Amino acid sequence: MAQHDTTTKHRLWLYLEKPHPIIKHPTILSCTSPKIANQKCPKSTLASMAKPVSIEVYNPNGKYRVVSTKSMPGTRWINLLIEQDCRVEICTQKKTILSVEDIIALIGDKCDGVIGQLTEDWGETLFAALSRAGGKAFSNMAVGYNNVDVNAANKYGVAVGNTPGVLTETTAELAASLSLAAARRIVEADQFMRAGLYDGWLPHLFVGNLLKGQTVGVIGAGRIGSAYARMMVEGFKMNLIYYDLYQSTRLEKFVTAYGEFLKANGEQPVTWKRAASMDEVLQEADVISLHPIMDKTTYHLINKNSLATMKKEAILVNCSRGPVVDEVALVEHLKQNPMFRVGLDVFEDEPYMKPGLADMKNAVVVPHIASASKWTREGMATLAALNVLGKIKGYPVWGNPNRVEPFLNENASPPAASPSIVNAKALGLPVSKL
Ligand SMILES: NC(=O)C1=CN([C@@H]2O[C@H](COP(=O)(O)OP(=O)(O)OC[C@H]3O[C@@H](n4cnc5c(N)ncnc54)[C@H](O)[C@@H]3O)[C@@H](O)[C@H]2O)C=CC1
Ligand SMILES: O=C(O)C(=O)CO
Repeated sequence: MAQHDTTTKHRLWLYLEKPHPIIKHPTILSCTSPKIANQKCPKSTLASMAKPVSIEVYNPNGKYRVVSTKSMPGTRWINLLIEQDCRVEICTQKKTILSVEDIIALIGDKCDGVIGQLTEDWGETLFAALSRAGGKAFSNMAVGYNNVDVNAANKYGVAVGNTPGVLTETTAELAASLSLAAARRIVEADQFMRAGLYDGWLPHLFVGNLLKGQTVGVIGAGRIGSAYARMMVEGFKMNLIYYDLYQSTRLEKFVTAYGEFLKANGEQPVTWKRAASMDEVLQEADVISLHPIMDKTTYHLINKNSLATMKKEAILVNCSRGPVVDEVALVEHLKQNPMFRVGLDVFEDEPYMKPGLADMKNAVVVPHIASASKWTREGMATLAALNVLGKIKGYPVWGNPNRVEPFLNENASPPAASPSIVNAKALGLPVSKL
């Protein structure tokens, strides 16, 4: 390993001589500072940029500079970018959540596209910085993009990508896991065992809720909400009630067909109902799972009043976004109703929990891991990279963001298109005919 110019803080380049074991293209550089010269930004920003941001570089001679604000699972996404003449820079800073200033430093004075994370604040400041650096594309490595000001991106002509579809089943499976964990008090029972408190089988020990024959309620029956509904209906023979702004015909057909199948086999058929209001779901369902997008119509959708509408022994699951639930009201409700249980993957002030939540035995809490399966996370990285690449290369936008499988086939080249650009219409981008 050769080290150069170590006297200058802003130019500490460490060349790795050995090829990376998994990346096809061998050249990796590590450095602790991006180029920040000639950048026009506020003084306060420059001051906070004084700290170098560490990065890892692949294919340093690539024509297009693509920055990823985090290391992402898998290597396919890096290879796909390198094969299309991109220099890939990955931020290796230890800090979990990068600030706007950190990202401005990463963008530097020449950047064609950025792959970012849902924890980052992609607003006017960052899109202005990206545009100044010649950037045309940003992609969240997430399907939800409530951290992105799409209007600001439109203003600077920057395409905004997201990663639908590849995480649908994985996220629905976690919602189903939380439903079961809450219904059968799995975390409480686990803690009891580990504390050495188990001294024999008892009729009353950790009695929970049977799901079979009960009603599952889904708020937001889009991709993930529908997949979750199918799992709960088919897996546990629950009846379905859902609320969405749109009718979910495919889901209704599925439950109807499954109900007929059960009936033909002499079993009690399952049923479905599309509720006219969210309150109808809250009143009737035994397990309620939240899967809407996060916007101003869904902020505090679950609040003191809506909680009061729910059954005293209901289960509430949230794998959408934290602010969909008024967490202070939820903590109070959990205190007042010990038989009411929740399973939470997301939190209002993520990464923090509201005071009191961590003490509630009737809450199961996990750290925003709903999409965390290996296949999904690698696929999300691939879709995010291809969103950015497609815009850089002038490819059209894929016609159906619900059908992204062709981009995920590791044994074939992906289509020449951006899989999912949320502001394609606003920017007037062409749509693929493939
Ligand atoms: N916890 C996690 O790790 C993950 C969280 N998510 C969250 O889940 C959300 C949904 O993802 P998808 O199912 O792929 O999106 P989607 O767009 O397919 O589904 C969202 C559904 O919410 C409905 N909706 C919108 N406003 C509503 C309202 N006011 N009331 C009721 N329904 C409403 C829409 O009509 C749509 O059917 C994402 O936007 C993201 O925030 C997604 C993946 C992983
Ligand atoms: O994709 C999203 O929206 C997430 O929350 C993480 O997968």
